[in-house]
Amino acid sequence: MAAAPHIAILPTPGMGHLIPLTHFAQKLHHRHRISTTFIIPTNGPLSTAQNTFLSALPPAIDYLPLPPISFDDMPKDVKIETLISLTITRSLSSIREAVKSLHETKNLSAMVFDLFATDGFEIAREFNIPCYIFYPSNATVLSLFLHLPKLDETVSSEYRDVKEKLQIPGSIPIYGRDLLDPVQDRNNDAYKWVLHHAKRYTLADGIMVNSFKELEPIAIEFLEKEEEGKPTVYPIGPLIQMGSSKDEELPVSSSLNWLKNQPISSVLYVSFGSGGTLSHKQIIELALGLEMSEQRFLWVLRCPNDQSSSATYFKIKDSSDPLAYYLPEGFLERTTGRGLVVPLWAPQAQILAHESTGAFLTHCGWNSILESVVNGVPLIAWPLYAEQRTNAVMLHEHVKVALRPKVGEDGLVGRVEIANVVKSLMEGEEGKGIRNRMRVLKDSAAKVLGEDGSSTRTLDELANKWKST
Ligand SMILES: O=c1ccn([C@@H]2O[C@H](COP(=O)(O)OP(=O)(O)O[C@H]3O[C@H](CO)[C@@H](O)[C@H](O)[C@H]3O)[C@@H](O)[C@H]2O)c(=O)[nH]1
Repeated sequence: MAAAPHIAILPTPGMGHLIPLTHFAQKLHHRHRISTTFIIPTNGPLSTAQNTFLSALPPAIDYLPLPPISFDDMPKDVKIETLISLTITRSLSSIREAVKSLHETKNLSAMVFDLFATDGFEIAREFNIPCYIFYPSNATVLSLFLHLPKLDETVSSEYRDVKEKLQIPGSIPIYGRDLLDPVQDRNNDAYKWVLHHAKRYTLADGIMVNSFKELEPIAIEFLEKEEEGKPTVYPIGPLIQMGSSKDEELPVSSSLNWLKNQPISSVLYVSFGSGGTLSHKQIIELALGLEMSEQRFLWVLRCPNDQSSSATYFKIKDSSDPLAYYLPEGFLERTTGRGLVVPLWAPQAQILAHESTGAFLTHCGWNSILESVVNGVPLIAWPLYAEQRTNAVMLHEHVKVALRPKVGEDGLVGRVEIANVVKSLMEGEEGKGIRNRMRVLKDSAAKVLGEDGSSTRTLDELANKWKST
């Protein structure tokens, strides 16, 4: 009997990329008995969140942390896309060793690469293993990404200085200033890295994208059209976090305990993903805005980071308790019973699935958006970095499932604006329309994930290809 197929996945260390890749691996195993080894490049020991998450995976999904590489030579203001890309290039020899030994023992049917891990392609090619990219963001941003080499040739200024909206095939019309963060400064290394990867996307045998047609009809239609030089795109979303048997053991379940005593759809969940942080002034405005809104809230709070909102993306190990230091005086006492602030991390997938959760104030990370869509939870869009501004424009102006608070002249979202937007979503007419549109999307998501749904069929097609190699 032929051995069960095995694939290798090369993620980059941040949770926002690791989490959807593990859902992908779980689904492949669940439906097709395809097993997986994650080869994980690192820049230090795995964080508690990474360890907890990875050790909860079933035995068919193995993981192999590689020897850490160093970033000691990096300047303080280095951008995350540069670090992610360097994690791969600096680990190439250990990646090669791992692939070689896995291929000898398991005969790899395919290798799946993180969106910024294309420098590993040559290793897969050396062993004749097909290369796929897992694109953890959406089809609109993937279209922008695929178009970047052309944009780079045709636009000479910074994209943010172009007066008109850019018309990019497959994308919504978009101002340059709303494109992803690393393309905002063409002289920065992060831009060079993103362009480098975008050019290499044509080398892949296929790209899986975590989205579905009903959410992004124009982008998916464009990506599915066959065109020379465009790899086959497989829309397999929404792939989202599934609860694990170990979830209950997590020390953060206090938030779920609190949630179960709140009225149905009454709580605004506030979280900025696995690494997003706010400035201290912004934390104060947000706290006072939540208080003024008089709504219930559950807020995952991190220490302020006034340098860069992406700086904690790699590590969320911060051990100090932010509550005591950074909230306005008396805030916790005044909001007792109506609000709960939890430090650092909360079981988001379960919170969004909980009947007491009525809305989500989010940084617009794509996993967070999909988790909201699957549960029909309406949004307040508060983008911070990466491609989150593009996502916010799409959700607010096109899909119309999010409100978006305005940033004031001082660069802060003020307390009154926050209170108004929160009230409007939780209680107002505008909120009702948004809630209804989210419900429609929730139903579409359930359909594409059903036995005969488009995402299920696309995943089957891919798996059957790998089973036959
Ligand atoms: O307290 C927390 C915070 C986060 N999460 C989970 O962590 C993931 C966070 O993912 P996401 O919402 O996508 O945010 P980031 O971690 O910021 O993701 C990075 O990767 C995404 C996918 O490419 C991009 O869309 C984002 O912009 C980029 O910052 C989600 O599954 C959350 O459920 C928790 O479980 N608990």
